[in-house]
Amino acid sequence: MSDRIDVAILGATGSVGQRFVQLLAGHPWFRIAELVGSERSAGKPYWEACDWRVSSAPPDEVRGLKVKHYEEPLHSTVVFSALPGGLAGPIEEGLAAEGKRVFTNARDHRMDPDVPLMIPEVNPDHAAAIERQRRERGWRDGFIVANPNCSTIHLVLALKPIQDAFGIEQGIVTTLQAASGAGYPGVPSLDLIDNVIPYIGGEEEKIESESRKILGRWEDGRFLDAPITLSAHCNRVPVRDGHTETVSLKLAQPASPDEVARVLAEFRARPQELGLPTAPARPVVVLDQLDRPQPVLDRDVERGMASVVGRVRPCPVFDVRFVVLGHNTIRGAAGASVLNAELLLREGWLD
Ligand SMILES: NC(=O)C1=CN([C@@H]2O[C@H](COP(=O)(O)OP(=O)(O)OC[C@H]3O[C@@H](n4cnc5c(N)ncnc54)[C@H](OP(=O)(O)O)[C@@H]3O)[C@@H](O)[C@H]2O)C=CC1
Ligand SMILES: N[C@@H](CC(=O)OP(=O)(O)O)C(=O)O
Repeated sequence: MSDRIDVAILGATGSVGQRFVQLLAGHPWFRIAELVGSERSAGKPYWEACDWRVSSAPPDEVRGLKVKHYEEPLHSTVVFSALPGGLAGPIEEGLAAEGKRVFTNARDHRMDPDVPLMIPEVNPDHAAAIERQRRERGWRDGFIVANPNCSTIHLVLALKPIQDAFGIEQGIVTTLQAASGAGYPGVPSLDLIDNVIPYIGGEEEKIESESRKILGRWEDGRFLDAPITLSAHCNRVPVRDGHTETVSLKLAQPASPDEVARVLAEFRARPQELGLPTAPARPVVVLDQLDRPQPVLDRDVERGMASVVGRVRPCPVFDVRFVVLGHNTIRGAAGASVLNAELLLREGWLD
C-alpha cells in the first residue's frame, strides 16, 4: 500500500467530494493525502468541516485530516476536482500548469477543443488530446481530463453499444433528476416535495453537446462530433439519488428491441478488459421486469457504477425506446473521475 499515489480532492466537503472520499478510501492505487475546501472549511478537521451525508460516518483515514484552503500549495500530483462550475476553470488550469494531473467533474473545461471528455468504456482514445493540451498550453507533465455531466454519462453509456451496432441518427431524452444533483443543500425542500420542476439551468444544452463530443472521433488532432441530433428535456424530481431518463431513438439500421437489449447487456469495454478497480463488471445492466429500473431499487447496482436499462420496446414515432437509470454522484460524477484516473494510470499517462 505504501507506493500508492497521493491524491488531493478539491471540493471535498460537497456532495461529489464526499463520494470521492468514499471511493478513494482504501483504494489500491491512490491514497487520499489532501482535502481542499472553501474559506468556510479551511483549517478544520474533515469530520468537523464536512456535513457527511453519504453513509454513517467519514472513513477513519480522513476523519482527522485538516482541510486545506484552495489557494494553499498541494504536494499531490493527482488532483480530483469537485469544485463548483465557474470557479473550477482557472483553479484547474493553474494546477495543470504546475504539473498536476487534474480529473474534473466541473463543467468549465468539458467542451474545450483539447480536453478529453472521457468515459473509459466509450472513448478512451480521446486521451490522445492530452498531447495537444500540453503542446498548445505549454504544460509539461500536467493535464486536465473531464468527465461528463451526470445525465450525459448514463445516457451515453446506453447509446454507445447501440451506436456501434446499428448507428443512431436522432434521439429524444427526458430526464427525471435527483435532488442531490443540485449539490447540498441544493433545492429547498418546500420547492421539491410534492412537486416536479421542469427546468435545470444549462442541463439540456450540456446533454446535447457533450454526448456528440463523447460519441464522436478524435482524428488528426481534433474532435469530430458524432452526427446525432438529440433533444433533451430536463426535470428535477423529489428523489434523493439517481437520475432516470426515458429515451427514444431513430436508428440508422433496423433493429428489434431484443437485438438492442442484447447489445446493451453484452457491452464490455477497456475498463472491464483491464479489470480496473472501480470498473463495474457490467457497465450496462438490462432488467426484464416491466416496472424497472427504479431509483430506490436499482441505483446501487454494480456499486453505483452501472447504467441500468429497462423497458426496451418499439417506439411508434422513432424506432426503439427505453429507460436508463444511473447514480448521479457515483458513476455520474466521482466514480467517473476515479475510473478515468485508473485508466490513465494503467495506460502510462501518470508516469
Ligand atoms: N451533484 C451531482 O450529481 C454532480 C455534480 N457535478 C459537478 O461537481 C461539482 C461539485 O458539485 P457538488 O458536490 O454537487 O456541489 P456542492 O455544493 O455539494 O459542493 C461544493 C464544494 O465546493 C467547495 N467550494 C464552494 N465554494 C468554494 C470556493 N469559493 N472555493 C473553494 N471551494 C469551494 C465547497 O466547499 P465548502 O464546503 O468548504 O464550502 C464544497 O466542498 C460541480 O462542478 C458540479 O457541477 C457533476 C456531476 C454530478
Ligand atoms: N446539473 C446536474 C448536476 C451538475 O452539477 O451538472 P454539471 O456538472 O453538468 O454542472 C444536476 O442537477 O443533476
